[in-house]
Amino acid sequence: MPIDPFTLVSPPLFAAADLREIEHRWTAAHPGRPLMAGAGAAAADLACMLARDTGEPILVLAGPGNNGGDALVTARLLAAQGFRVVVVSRADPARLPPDAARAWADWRDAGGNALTDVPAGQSFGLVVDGLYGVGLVRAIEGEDARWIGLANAMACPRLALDVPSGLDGDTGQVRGCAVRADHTLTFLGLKPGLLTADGPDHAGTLHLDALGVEPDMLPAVAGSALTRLEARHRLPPRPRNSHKGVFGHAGVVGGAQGMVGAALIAGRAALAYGAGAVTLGVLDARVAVDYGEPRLMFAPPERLVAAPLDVLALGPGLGQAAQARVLLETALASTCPLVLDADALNLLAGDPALSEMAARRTAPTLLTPHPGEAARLLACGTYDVQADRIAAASMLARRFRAHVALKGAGTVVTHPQGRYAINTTGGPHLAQAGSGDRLTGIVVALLAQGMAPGDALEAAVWRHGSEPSIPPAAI
Ligand SMILES: NC(=O)C1=CN([C@@H]2O[C@H](COP(=O)(O)OP(=O)(O)OC[C@H]3O[C@@H](n4cnc5c(N)ncnc54)[C@H](O)[C@@H]3O)[C@@H](O)[C@H]2O)[C@@H](O)CC1
Ligand SMILES: [K+]
Repeated sequence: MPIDPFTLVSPPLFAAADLREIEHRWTAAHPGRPLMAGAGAAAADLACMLARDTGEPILVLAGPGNNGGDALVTARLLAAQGFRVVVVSRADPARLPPDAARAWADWRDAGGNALTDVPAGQSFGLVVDGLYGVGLVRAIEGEDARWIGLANAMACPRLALDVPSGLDGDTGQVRGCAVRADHTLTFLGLKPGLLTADGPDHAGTLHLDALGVEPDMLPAVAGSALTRLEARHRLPPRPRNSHKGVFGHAGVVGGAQGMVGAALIAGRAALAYGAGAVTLGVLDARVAVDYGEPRLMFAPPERLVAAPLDVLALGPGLGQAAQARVLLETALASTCPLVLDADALNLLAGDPALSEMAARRTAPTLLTPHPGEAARLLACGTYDVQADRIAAASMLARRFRAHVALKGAGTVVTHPQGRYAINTTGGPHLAQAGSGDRLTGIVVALLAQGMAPGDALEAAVWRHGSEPSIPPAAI
């Protein structure tokens, strides 16, 4: 029975290799009970609900692997319920993997056939996409690309089986082109690629069917989806007998001339999320008060980076002048949790000595790069980062022994020990100047109040994404 995976707390994320392991364990424990039968049945149930009520046939695109097998089972069950079904496949039945070959034989025995091209001029009530699943190994091209283009242009809903064809389930990268599904029914468990990079734009509404696989058959995995906050992401209730010192003193350094707002945004967010006190070290010495948030204190940045604080953040509007580099060097020597963002990351990227200092820190370090900053830190291109966001963020976590939030669609939070989470809140409304500064402020607030660094970063990313969005005004 498919469920909404976002109702689960921290559901695990399975890469293609993990899914093969699950299949292997299942087959050993339940010989002769292919998971494909359950997958096709679940897909047919969902397809019944999604198909437009117009009497138009359902188009089923079936590929050369087991994703195509799922599609053929779906087609047979839909036809048995009285739906008109048009199967389109160029797969050679003699070369199908065993379960898919059985699905093909059953479809043929039930009187089904397959067209070798999408019929021109025909409209459909639903497209079932079973071209490629987690077995995608290269870019989609040729006839497959043409079919995907046709499917994407159809007016009816599209239901993708397991993952939208063309989307890499491990990374969320579109390889060549991909089906833009309205719904994706994914099997066994969530895949990381459904949640990050191009995944959310292509998967539509996600449905998950575990196909009855027992939880003890699932391998331990490093990744999980940050669907909801867990107890570890929440601060304990505030004792009534408390004072501002209990909730920490945070320092935020940045705000060079022309970019003062970045530091103010971070500081304001830190107060809003409950830091006991926040002092800004603004590089533009003309600014010594925030009339919109007069609770913010101001201190010379050189003094603030060396002050005894509960948490220090460096970066919002920092700039890359010589003064900023010196401030970063002093900050890296601090013994409190340190959040580095924006130009602090750019300075780090261009300076091997500072990078080495960062990696040797004994106090926690948290990095919040966007893909461009991550690319500079890794000395690669933004495209390379986006091609495998989990790998890039994991490499940064290892290299800097840091907790890292790689921002973007499906922010990836990685930890030095190898664990990672993909955030599921937020949206494109966050793609605006000042958004990252606010995230820095939220992280700072949670750290100031004593939350463990990895949990604070995850909680901040989730909370930032959950804030009410004010959509940009339509022009
Ligand atoms: N692992 C399991 O236990 C289960 C798997 N199931 C289905 O099986 C799928 C995985 O099946 P497969 O491993 O057979 O993989 P796929 O069906 O995703 O595709 C593999 C086939 O496509 C070819 N191929 C890959 N990329 C191509 C490209 N760009 N252009 C042309 N050909 C390409 C491969 O050479 C291979 O023949 C899952 O996504 C899911 O739909 C389900 O039946 C449920 C259970
Ligand atoms: K698919």
